[in-house]
Formats: sequence, C-alpha cells, structure tokens
Amino acid sequence: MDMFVVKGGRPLSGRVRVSGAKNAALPVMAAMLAVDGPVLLHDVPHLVDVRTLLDLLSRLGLQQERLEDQSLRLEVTDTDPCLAEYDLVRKMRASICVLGPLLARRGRACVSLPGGCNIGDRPIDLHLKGLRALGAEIQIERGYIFAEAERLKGAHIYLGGPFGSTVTGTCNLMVAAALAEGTTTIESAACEPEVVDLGNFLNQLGARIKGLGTPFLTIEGVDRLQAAGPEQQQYRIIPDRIEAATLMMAVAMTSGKIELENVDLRVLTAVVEKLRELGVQIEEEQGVITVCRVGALRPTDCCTLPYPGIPTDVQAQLMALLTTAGGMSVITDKVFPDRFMHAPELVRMGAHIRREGPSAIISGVSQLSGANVMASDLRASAALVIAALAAQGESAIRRIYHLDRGYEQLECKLQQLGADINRVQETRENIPASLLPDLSELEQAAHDERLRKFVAPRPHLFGAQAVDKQVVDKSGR
Ligand SMILES: CC(=O)N[C@H]1[C@@H](OP(=O)(O)OP(=O)(O)OC[C@H]2O[C@@H](n3ccc(=O)[nH]c3=O)[C@H](O)[C@@H]2O)O[C@H](CO)[C@@H](O)[C@@H]1O
Ligand SMILES: C=C(OP(=O)(O)O)C(=O)O
Repeated sequence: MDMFVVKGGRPLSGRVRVSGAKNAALPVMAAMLAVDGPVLLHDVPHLVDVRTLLDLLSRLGLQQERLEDQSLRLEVTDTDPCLAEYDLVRKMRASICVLGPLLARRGRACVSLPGGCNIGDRPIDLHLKGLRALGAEIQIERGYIFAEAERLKGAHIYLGGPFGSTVTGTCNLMVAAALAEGTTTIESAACEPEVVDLGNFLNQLGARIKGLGTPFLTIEGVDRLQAAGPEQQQYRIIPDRIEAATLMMAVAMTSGKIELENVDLRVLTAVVEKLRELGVQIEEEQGVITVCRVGALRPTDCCTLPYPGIPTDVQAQLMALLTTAGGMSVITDKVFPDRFMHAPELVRMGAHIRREGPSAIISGVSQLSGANVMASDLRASAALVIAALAAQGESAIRRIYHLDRGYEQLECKLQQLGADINRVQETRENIPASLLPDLSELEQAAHDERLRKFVAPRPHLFGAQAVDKQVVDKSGR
C-alpha cells in the first residue's frame, strides 16, 4: 500500500491542468452499453475507478482501446452478458450505472448492490422505483439486483428522496428512458453538471432528452442510440469541478497563487462565492483561472446541497481549509449527514472540530502540525493532503488508495506547484523520523517534568520507582 509523505509550509505556485471529471466519465462509459457502434471519448482521466469500470464493462461485452493519452474508444461487441459481479461492483458507486443501460438494451440485468465511498447511507431505492415505473420487474436476492423487461415503457417518475434527488439514479433512468417506448417525464431530477454531461452525450447519439440541468426532464424514447456520423462519434468529458475546487482550497490554505487550466467556473459558482467570502481571489482571463489568497482566512457558515449548492464532494476539503480560519465556522452536510470521517484525522493535526449531528463546528487555530493520519474515503484523503500542505512539519497520510480512485496524479500536480509531497510505500522505514518518537526522545521526555507523566509506564526508561508508582496507582491504594 502507498502513502503520502508531505512536508508542509510551502505556498503553492505555478500552473496545472484540471483533468476530465470522474463522475461524468463513469456514467458516460457505462451508458456505452446501450449504444450501437463505436464512440471515442476524450479527457477520460487515468483513475482507479475508470480502470475498475473498464474491467466491468469488458466483462459485459464492451471492447476498449486507449488511443492517445486521455482518449478511450469503446464499442459493444457482445450483447449477451448481463451479470455485474460483486467483486468489481463493490469497489465503486458508479458501477450501479450499468443497470439502466443493460436493462434498456439487453432486457435483463443482474447487478450486485454497489459499494463506493463509506460516507453514510447510500440506498438505491429511487433507482429501483424509477425502473419499476418504466415497467421493469425487479427483485433483490443474495445481494444482487435481478431486473427484467421486454421493452421499457415511458412513465412519469418522481425522483425526490429525503435528501433531494439522486445523481446516479437520474443517470440510470435517463439512459433507460432514452430507449423506452413513449415519453418519460422525470420530476425532481438531479441537476448536477455530470448528469447534464451524460444527457448531452446521449442526445448526441440520437436521444431526445429535454430539460437538462433542471429538475424536470422530458425524454422521448428512441429505438437506438448510435452516432449519425464521424462528428457524433467523438465526445469530450467535462472538466472535473471537484478537482478544481480541491486545488483552489489547497492554494487558499497554503497562501499561494496558482493558475488552473480546463476549469468551467460556471458550474462552480457556490464554491467560488464561498472562497471569495473567506478571502480568496479567483479571476478568469482567457480561459485560465488565477487563484490566490489575500490576507488571513475568515471563518464562515456553510451547508452542502444538491447542485447548484456547495457540493458534498468538497465538504471535507472546505473543512480542512476552515481549520485555520480565524474564528468559529459551521459546516452542515445536507446530502450525506454522516460524512465526517475526516474530522478526527484533522484533529490529530491540531484542528479543533466538534461534531453536532449533521454539522461540524470548527474553531480555527493559527497553525496545524504534521501528524500520522489515515484517509477514510476519497475526499477525506484530499482534505488531509490540503491540511498537510499547510501544516508545520511532516505528515504521513496512509491509505491513499481512496484518493487514487478519483484524483489523477494529484501528487504530481502538487509537485508541479512546488509542494513537497511524495508517494512512498507504507512501511515503517518511510515514516518521517519526526513522526516516530524514538527512545532517546522519550528518555529526554523523562527529564521533563511536564511530559514525564505521559510516558511513565516504561520501566527501562524511567526506573523502578516510576513502575512501582504505576502498580500502586493501579491497585487503587
Ligand atoms: C459516482 C458519483 O457520481 N458519485 C456522486 C453521486 O453519488 P450518488 O449518486 O450515489 O449519490 P446520490 O445523489 O444518489 O445521493 C444523494 C442522497 O440521496 C440519497 N438517496 C440516493 C439514492 C436513492 O435511491 N435513495 C436515496 O435516499 C442518498 O442517501 C444521499 O443522501 O452523487 C453524490 C451527491 O452529489 C456525490 O457525493 C458522489 O460523488
Ligand atoms: C463519493 C464519491 O465517489 P463515489 O460516489 O464513487 O463513492 C466522490 O466522488 O466524492
């Protein structure tokens, strides 16, 4: 397993390009199961999630070819398979996006219940409700969804759940409805730019989806999805707004100045407004975004919401940033109210964070300090990286395989911006000495009255007297 070793305290500066969006690329790739003929996708990032989905899609009869660095040619060559096995599906949430295309194009699907980041409850009841409304027979047995339909039929679907709509659910239903007989209307559809990207992709291949980017979609079913000519055979994935926001927060936290290419600020309004409120300058000139922090960070209150609100996928990074804002901030996650696994890790670095239900109350400190920390999910990993870049001293961030699911070469991009961050194997030898207090340090501590009580139970360091005292205290005398 790999980990990052980060030496904090260097302001970021320079220019990098943001990659294509993971959460747009994955549903588009899955939708290819419903498409006849080849399509060349551009700006598909090199990510573990992309590789996992390609593995799954190849077992479902999709042939793939990486052409130039970021381009991927996909084409269905076998329409028989319909089984998406647990071993692959458990690794990522977006694998549930094969359900709609398989059902619509092949009439049957057997898909394991999906995995993904451990960020709270992630049911799929809305996906199933929508597919049932389109006429699918669905059962769940032994952890698998068994779905069947001769030809799906258009229907009216209300997709509102307790926390708003569903992103991957809307993706599944859009593909299913695109090939259904008749017209489907989806009320309370997700408006996220990644959903719009999938809709644009399907429309380019002959689908008739109207209302993209609004909560009310009208989808007129067609018989097939296929490129009408060479121009329609190519599609470019949108830039990753979450990666862009993460880099903006990294520069804000390290007081640097960077330039970002391949960013669409129009889909980042809520994030940009919030960062400006905190004291971050964000300007666009000729397609390049300049980000720099001016003065001390100000505290704020904020709430994650479905698009166009602040995305839950930047909540962890924003929390890292607010740990050093001067004053009290409150973050509430209205999409995943339990998505706070990063908070105790930030506390290891000296942050003051208290959890209150779906909120975290952050009391800003002047400086974080490097520590051993553990990534628990994709965006939590990014939050720890940001915090480590600004902390005093070195940090070791374990379990960065979570980060590799969704950030393309993040450490290389940060190195390009001047950060001292390295990927090393997770072994004891690779942990910075400053994070492994050695015996001589403890010996020194023994001479320091204030620290002595913390390390007293080591007989060979502190002598028999200290040990005796322990025994006496434990026995209650
Ligand atoms: C691969 C991908 O695109 N992942 C994103 C997608 O996940 P994903 O599509 O899994 O998230 P959803 O939009 O479905 O979930 C949003 C909320 O709806 C609830 N819900 C969802 C489905 C359902 O059937 N019933 C239900 O109650 C969930 O528990 C959650 O509280 O959107 C999330 C919310 O923007 C992001 O954090 C993820 O990065
Ligand atoms: C939560 C995320 O991914 P997934 O839905 O694949 O778990 C994410 O991209 O932040």
